[in-house]
Amino acid sequence: MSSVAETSAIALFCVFGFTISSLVVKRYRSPVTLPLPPGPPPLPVLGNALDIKGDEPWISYTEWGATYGDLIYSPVLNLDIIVINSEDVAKSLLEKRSHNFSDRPLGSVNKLRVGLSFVSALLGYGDTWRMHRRILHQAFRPAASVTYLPTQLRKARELLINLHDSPEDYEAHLQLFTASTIMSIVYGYTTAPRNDHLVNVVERAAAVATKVVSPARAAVLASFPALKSIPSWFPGVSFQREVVECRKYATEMVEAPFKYVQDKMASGATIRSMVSDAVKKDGGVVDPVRREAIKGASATAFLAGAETASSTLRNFVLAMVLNPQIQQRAQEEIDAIVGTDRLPTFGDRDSLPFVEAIIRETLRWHPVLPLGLAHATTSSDVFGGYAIPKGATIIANAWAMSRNEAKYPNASDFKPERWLKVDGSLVDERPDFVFGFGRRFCVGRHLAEASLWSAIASMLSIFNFIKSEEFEPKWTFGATSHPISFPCRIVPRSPCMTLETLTQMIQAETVV
Ligand code: HEM
Repeated sequence: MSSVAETSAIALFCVFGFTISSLVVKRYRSPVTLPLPPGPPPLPVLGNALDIKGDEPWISYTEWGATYGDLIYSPVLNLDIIVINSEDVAKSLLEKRSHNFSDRPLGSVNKLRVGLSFVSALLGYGDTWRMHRRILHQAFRPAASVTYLPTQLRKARELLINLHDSPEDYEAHLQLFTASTIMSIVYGYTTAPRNDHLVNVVERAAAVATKVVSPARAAVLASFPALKSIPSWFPGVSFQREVVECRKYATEMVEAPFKYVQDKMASGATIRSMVSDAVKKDGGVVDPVRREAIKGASATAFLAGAETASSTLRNFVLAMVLNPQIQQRAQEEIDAIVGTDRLPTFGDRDSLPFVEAIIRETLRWHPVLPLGLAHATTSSDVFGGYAIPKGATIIANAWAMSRNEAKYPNASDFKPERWLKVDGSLVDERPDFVFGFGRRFCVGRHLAEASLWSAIASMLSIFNFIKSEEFEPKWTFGATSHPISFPCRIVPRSPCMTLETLTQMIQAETVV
């Protein structure tokens, strides 16, 4: 059942099950004297829940922007939701007033005890989050991120071998590339080429977790905590079952890889990882609170980093299939700088501006988190003459920002040249809005961009991505948005590039 259909089913149940008098939308009982930001007229009880288009709320919010502007009030059930449709307003609030706009609205999910209280990205704005953030910053700040470049390049080469071996499985290969890169960096763990036990554990947990904490669920559960007690057989409510499943997988996801690192360290192995670095920083003796924070932050790095990066790579493949002339221009750039006797390395990165522009455009073209991750206010506030309530859910609509025609003319077209000056060098601006805003800005951004570069530059140098039949591109609408499978052939650019030749070329590499 889609999340919106599910929301509606649950909401209808609520309408019949609760006393209407206790369910008046906050718009009508808000004690603030200033008006709330404009927005579509809400229904009593449901607010705008039924006005939101299908499973793509970002599209509705973007369309509403034409009528109501860059700051929209759109309550769902009894949640105050404020949608921000422009980068300028997002910066004014989430960055300049970050002391007030850095909380998360998902406290209700944690109260459900689904086992996700370890997730740094969901933690409220407080001391526990600060401790997680410090651990993550230490591991993924620019100076630390460069130490992972050899791992990222090695994983990109494994991706090439896998793509050559079974191109039809490219989606699985992209997923393995991002999952195994993160597992290696975070836990020093080397994944098996297929069916890796630890990758399966964390991927299964991630899949259930993203379902359980979907924004639709959060809105319904925050409004009607009594829903927690609805039996799992009630039509449309599979929630209880998923909660039990989520708790089990989440515990395994946090504990199993951490134990792997502990065992390795105890055996005297010297494999470097984010976790072993964090443990060693304390001289090996970690107090229990920090130990839980290290476990949580490392599991979060996987949850936040694997799916986002593989979804971005799927968008890249789609963009190449739809735009062969762009693919060819990038390959000509690589051939001119790198040649055809070796593969691109990070040393070539600054000399390949068009490849860099492709990465920026891939991130902008279809943001994989179209609504980012919601923030929340800790106190009431006022902006542009409008009241912003305390505890409001704040959504920075990355989709609307990516569709800003004034900044990105013909915004739905894939045009890497937007990021280039007339002389072919890169403009200073980047599509930073896809990584969020303020104090909650994506902590893995440098790592993510380097992973994308290693995979994209390597793939472009060896393969052509070819449309094998006509199709209408479509995207999924889950925790992340990525292209639904499409017909595509992946073939080596040169007939001489056999699997054996490619393997020899990779084995001969000395500099990464
Ligand atoms: C293309 C890849 C990625 C995209 C598009 C992306 C995007 C985002 C966005 C939109 C947020 C929410 C920011 C906000 O609340 O304003 C976020 C948060 C976060 N990201 Fe990323 N991300 C990516 C890759 C990664 C990677 C590789 C890692 C891990 C190393 C990572 C770790 C995190 C963490 C831990 C947070 C939570 C930060 C906090 O709540 O303080 N992300 N990311």
